[in-house]
Amino acid sequence: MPSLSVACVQSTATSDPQRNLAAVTPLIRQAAAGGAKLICLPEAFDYLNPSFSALSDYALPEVEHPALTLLSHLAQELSVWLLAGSVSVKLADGRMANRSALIGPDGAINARYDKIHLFDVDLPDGSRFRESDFYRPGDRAVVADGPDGARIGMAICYDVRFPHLHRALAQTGAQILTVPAAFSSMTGPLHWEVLLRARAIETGCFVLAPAQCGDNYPGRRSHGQSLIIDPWGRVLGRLGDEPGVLSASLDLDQVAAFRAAIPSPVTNNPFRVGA
Ligand SMILES: O=C(O)CNC(=O)[C@H](CS)NC(=O)CCC(=O)C(=O)O
Repeated sequence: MPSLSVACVQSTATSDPQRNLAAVTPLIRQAAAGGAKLICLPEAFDYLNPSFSALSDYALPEVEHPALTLLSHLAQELSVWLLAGSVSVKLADGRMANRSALIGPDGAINARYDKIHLFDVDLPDGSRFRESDFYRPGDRAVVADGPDGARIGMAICYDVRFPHLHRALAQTGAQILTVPAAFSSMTGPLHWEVLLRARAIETGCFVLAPAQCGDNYPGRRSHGQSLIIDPWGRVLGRLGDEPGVLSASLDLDQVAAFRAAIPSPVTNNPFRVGA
């Protein structure tokens, strides 16, 4: 199988969506000019705001969403697949979903995934997140068809802490896991890379992890360090703390080769837990 060229865009979302979209557009163009066929953006790349009412006012249904409309046009113009890492979508019941959308070169949303595990935590540095105050959690894991027949398992940010989700994606046929993120700068240094490499190794998948970086709003900083990882857990590339593009070439045959060598991703021995 020929290799698949992919890229991750790293950026800083603020509460100014026009500015955020203007910042990612040249990075998407740069990735496409470099030959990437699948270009992945971070979680909430278009908008971050600590105010529920501001976010709720910004969120729109999929068909009217400015960020999805822009990416749909860019996907067609550049003839690439784009992963809108996530955007806030207004649902029919008035609530919101933190939704990842995979857009094909025809501009259509080929797959959508609503974040299942919402970030409700109290961190030791005093920061408190209650993502479930904002969003309705998803209840469905998604493996989508991507470029060159690649099978893509979709996750978002805090989902990375739930190994069974990724195992289910791998056992449903995923070869690539996408984990767009706005990882916190408190948890990032210890957890981000370790969790992502573990998910790659234990599933035998490639992992694409486009991340937010920098200062989003006063009191919130994102960890950056976008990563592309192979099934052996090898880091194929990484970014630092600044916006940019990370590209890599994936040999998808490595997925089956890894699982043939080390079958743990597809081994399910029944057991009971006892004293
Ligand atoms: O709020 C939005 O609009 C978009 N959502 C996010 O940025 C979410 C919830 S605050 N961030 C994470 O899940 C970080 C997880 C993390 O940092 C960890 O697991 O340690």
